[in-house]
Amino acid sequence: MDLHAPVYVAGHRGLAGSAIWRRLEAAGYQHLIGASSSELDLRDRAATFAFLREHRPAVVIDAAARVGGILANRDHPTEFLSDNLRIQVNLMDAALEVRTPRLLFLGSSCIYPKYAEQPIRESSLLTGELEPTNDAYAIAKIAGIMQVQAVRRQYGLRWISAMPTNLYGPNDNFDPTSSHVLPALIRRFDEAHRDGAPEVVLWGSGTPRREFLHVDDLADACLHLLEHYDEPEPVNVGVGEDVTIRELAELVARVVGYSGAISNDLSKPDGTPRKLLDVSRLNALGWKPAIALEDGVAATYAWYQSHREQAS
Ligand SMILES: NC(=O)C1=CN([C@@H]2O[C@H](COP(=O)(O)OP(=O)(O)OC[C@H]3O[C@@H](n4cnc5c(N)ncnc54)[C@H](OP(=O)(O)O)[C@@H]3O)[C@@H](O)[C@H]2O)C=CC1
Ligand SMILES: C[C@H]1O[C@H](OP(=O)(O)OP(=O)(O)OC[C@H]2O[C@@H](n3cnc4c(=O)[nH]c(N)nc43)[C@H](O)[C@@H]2O)[C@@H](O)[C@@H](O)C1=O
Repeated sequence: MDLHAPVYVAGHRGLAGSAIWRRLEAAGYQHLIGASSSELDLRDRAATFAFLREHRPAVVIDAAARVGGILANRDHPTEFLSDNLRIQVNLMDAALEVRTPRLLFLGSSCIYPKYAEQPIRESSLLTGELEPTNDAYAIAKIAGIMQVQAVRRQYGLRWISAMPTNLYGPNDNFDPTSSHVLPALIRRFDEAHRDGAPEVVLWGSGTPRREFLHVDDLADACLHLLEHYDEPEPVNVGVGEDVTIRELAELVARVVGYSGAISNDLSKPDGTPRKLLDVSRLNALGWKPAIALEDGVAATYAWYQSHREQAS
């Protein structure tokens, strides 16, 4: 890709978008374009078209979305469906109008059936029922994949989709109710450690298995895909290994230095029992992650400690 080409990173202040922005800067990209949601609400179709007409990006990376953990998804399906459909349709329709030649759409591993064969291959898409706690969000993401494929087929633009596994890292959402499990546990174990609390409570049974990818690895994979991939099928982005939520909690406790008890709140949902991605397609393109889970959690905890006020 041309280092002087205008590259628009939608959602550049979020967990994934900010890491992608850092990665592009490090690679020498000179013309990065970003706008916060208060500057440009991508649900506003006219404003989105005006922005794309003004900037005419050569590359669009769609890391803008309404995102949240299992409870936020379960309790706000209307917004997760409606906001995400509008954000991605407006952005892609506007990018089509200005004939943006290259676009990367970020989906999510939750697009696959709840009981998909593990590890989950890209070909599992639409082969079974979705996990009910995030079906609305998943349907929006599946529509995004279809829009990328439709534009490729009808207009010949080189647009692609990537399906990341659960992400973590700096600039994550550490809110106790709306966040994903890893930032939630970093915050909860840190508070328990500092308060001398005897117990930390996990949501659910602790038995579900999840795969975690550091967001700097995700950003590297996104650049790699933009440089090396041009097919309609989505590409899974993960590490190919998973842990139970209980094992994750023990890891976070170790990193934080907490030695109290860990218990379970069985009134909270477990969600999908397992969500391990088959990453052979990405590996075959010559990409592998570099950050081991324990190192990534330690680095994220260090970041959290120096950003407690703004992250809380
Ligand atoms: N986090 C995860 O574990 C995973 C994330 N993904 C996907 O990666 C992408 C990025 O997620 P992540 O970085 O975690 O999410 P964040 O919530 O950290 O960031 C989302 C970004 O989207 C922007 N945004 C939200 N609504 C609007 C809007 N109406 N108009 C303009 N911008 C908007 C926000 O802008 P602002 O900050 O200015 O308000 C923010 O920068 C999403 O597509 C998500 O589905 C996929 C798998 C796992
Ligand atoms: C990325 C992905 O993220 C979501 O799916 P999820 O993987 O189920 O997400 P989660 O990180 O919230 O939970 C993982 C597991 O962890 C358990 N858990 C324990 N204790 C806490 C806790 O304190 N907070 C949270 N959030 N979960 C906890 C929790 O009960 C569950 O068993 C969807 O938004 C989906 O749409 C999506 O794309």
